[in-house]
Amino acid sequence: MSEIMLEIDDVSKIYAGKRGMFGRSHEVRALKHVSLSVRRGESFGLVGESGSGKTTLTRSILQLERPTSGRILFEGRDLGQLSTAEMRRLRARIQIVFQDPYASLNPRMSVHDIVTEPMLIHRETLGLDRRQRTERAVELLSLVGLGPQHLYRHPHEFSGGQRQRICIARALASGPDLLVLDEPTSALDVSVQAQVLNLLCELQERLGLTYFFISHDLGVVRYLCDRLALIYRGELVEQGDCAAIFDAPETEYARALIGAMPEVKVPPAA
Ligand SMILES: Nc1ncnc2c1ncn2[C@@H]1O[C@H](COP(=O)(O)OP(=O)(O)OP(=O)(O)O)[C@@H](O)[C@H]1O
Repeated sequence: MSEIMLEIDDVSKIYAGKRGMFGRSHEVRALKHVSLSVRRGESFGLVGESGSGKTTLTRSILQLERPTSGRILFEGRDLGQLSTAEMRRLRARIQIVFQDPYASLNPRMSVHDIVTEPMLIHRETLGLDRRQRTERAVELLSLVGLGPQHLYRHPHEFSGGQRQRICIARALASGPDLLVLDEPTSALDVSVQAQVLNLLCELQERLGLTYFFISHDLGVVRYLCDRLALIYRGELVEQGDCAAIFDAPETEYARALIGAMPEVKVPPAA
């Protein structure tokens, strides 16, 4: 379990400044020398408040953003050095689930088309024909707790929790090893959050997935993650085993965050 899957190596990101008052421009240092590594098969949590740089780091991992300096390595390969074709192949192995299942599903597409779309995008890697793609979509729906009767329905016919299940099925469609989970439960009701978290735990065990879990909610991270890093204003202030940080936080920031945590509601077993 110690093999490193994803490594963030001294990554900084500076956004060119906007012109503020008096016509002065200022740059935003969104990430400052961030280093962390995610091991194969683990859940790694990244926790920080709004504006701390979580989205910038996520976008950098997905290569939607180029770091100003530093490297991001997947299985030892520097993502910044890959050709477009290599990156396309690798993208099948790194998938993301977004925060808002309402905004991230195209209302005009059926569940079938939503879930098979990544199989089409990555058809050179996956090699599935039309019938196989449909069969795989049914399997994926079953994995996330939906039935074949849902296949030709549209997003508006589903609840928030069901929509997030569809998003998870879509993320699994290209057969990824690493799922980036960007606050996947924060737009859901508390009872539904618990169900989706339990589903994520089950899927990780069944499929041997690695999770990079972004959140501002320490309670959720404590439930799901093996290790965690705390980010504050673009800087990692503490990282390590979840249990150790919760038992004996080393920094003032970690102590304050843990102290401010509402009582953790542990979701019931599925
Ligand atoms: N495209 C951009 N141009 C300029 N500044 C940006 C840009 N994107 C983000 N920032 C700034 O970078 C900093 C980090 O933002 P980021 O969105 O990464 O934080 P976050 O932790 O994801 O916040 P949230 O939880 O609210 O999404 C903030 O100060 C933000 O205003």
